[in-house]
Amino acid sequence: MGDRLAGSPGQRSVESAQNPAGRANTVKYAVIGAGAMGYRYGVLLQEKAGLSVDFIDTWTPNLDAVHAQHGVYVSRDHENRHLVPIRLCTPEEYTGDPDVWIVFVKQMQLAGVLKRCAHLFRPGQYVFSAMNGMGHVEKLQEYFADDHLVAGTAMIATVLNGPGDVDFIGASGAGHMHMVNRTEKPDATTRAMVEDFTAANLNPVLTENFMGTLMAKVVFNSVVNTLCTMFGVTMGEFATYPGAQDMSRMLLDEAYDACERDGIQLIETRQECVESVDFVSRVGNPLHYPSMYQDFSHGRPTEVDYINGYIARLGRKHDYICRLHEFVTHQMHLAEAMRDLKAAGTVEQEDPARMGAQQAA
Ligand SMILES: CC(C)(CO)[C@@H](O)C(=O)[O-]
Repeated sequence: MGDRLAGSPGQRSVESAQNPAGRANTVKYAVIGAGAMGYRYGVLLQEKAGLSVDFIDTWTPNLDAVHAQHGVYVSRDHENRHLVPIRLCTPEEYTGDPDVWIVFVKQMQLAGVLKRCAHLFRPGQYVFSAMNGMGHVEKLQEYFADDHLVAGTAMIATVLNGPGDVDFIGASGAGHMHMVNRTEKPDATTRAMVEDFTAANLNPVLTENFMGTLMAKVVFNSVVNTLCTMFGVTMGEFATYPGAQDMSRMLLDEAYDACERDGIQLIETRQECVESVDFVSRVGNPLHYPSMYQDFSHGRPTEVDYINGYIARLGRKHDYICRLHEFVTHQMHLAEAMRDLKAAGTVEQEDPARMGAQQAA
C-alpha cells in the first residue's frame, strides 16, 4: 500500500501507516467545492474511512459559517443534525499538498475555481470528479494528465440546506457510484481510491468505459433533473405520474441514439436505464428534489446546458437533431428567464382576484 502512489515519473511516494480507522492507508484528499456533494464525499472519507481530508471553497458565506461554528452541520434525511469539525479555507489560504483532489463544483463555475486553485496543483497529484453533466473533463485536463484523471458518477442524493449545513439523503450506505480512469486503465492509485470510497460507504464500481460510464448518468439526469425541476416536484412525485415511464423512454431513446452515433456504448441498456430512472425515483430517493431544482429554486442558473444541452450538441455533431432535448433545454431556460423576470418585478405576479375576474368574463 505504501508505494501505491509511487512508481511512474511524476508520481509521489506515500508512507505506509495505519490511519485512525485502522486501515493501512495514508492517502491525503482535498475537496475543491464544499457544497452538497463535496461535503458528502469529504465528511464520509474523513469519518468512515478515517482519512485526512481538507476542504477548499470560494463561497464566502460557507467559509464564514464553517469558521464561526467550527465545522459543518451534517444531517441524514433531515434528522440527527450534528457538527462535524472540518478544515476549510480558500484556494489562496491553502498550503497543503494532497495526493488526490476531489472536485465538486457547478459546471459553469468550474473554470474560474480551477484557475484560483492552479498554484496548488503539482505533478503526481490525481484528480477525481463525479460532477453532474458533461463539460468538466476538458477543464480538468487543462491541469491534470490523462493518467492522473479519474472521473465518475454518483447516484447519491445530497442537499445543501445553506452555508455550512448539509443533508445526506438516504440511509447510510444507500446509493452507489461509478469510477473510471480517463485512460480506461485502472492503476494502483485508482484501486486505492476504490478502497477508500468503499470504506466511506460510497459503494464505488470501477469500470473501463469512460464515455459510456459518464453518459449513463448524464442521460439519467436528463430525465429526472430537468422534469422534476420544471414541474417543481420530487423524484417520487414524478414517478407517480402514469406517463412518467413513457416520458423517460422518449428522452432516453433520443439520448441513446445520439450516443450511438458518437460511438458511445453506455454501460446500461435503454431498458435498464428506464428501469433505473423509475427505481431510483420511486424507491431510492422518492423525497429528493434533484440538484437542478435546488439551483433553480435558489435563483441560480441550472446545469441544463451540460445535461440535455450536451446530449443535443452530441446529436447535432452527427446531424442528428435531438428535438426533445433541444426543446427541454429551451423550456428550462424559459423557466429560468421567467423566474428572473418575476424576481425583478417586471412580470406581473398572478393576482387571484384578477384571474377570477378573467375567468368570469
Ligand atoms: C438525481 C440524483 C439524486 C441522482 O443521484 C442527483 O444526480 C441529483 O440530485 O442531481
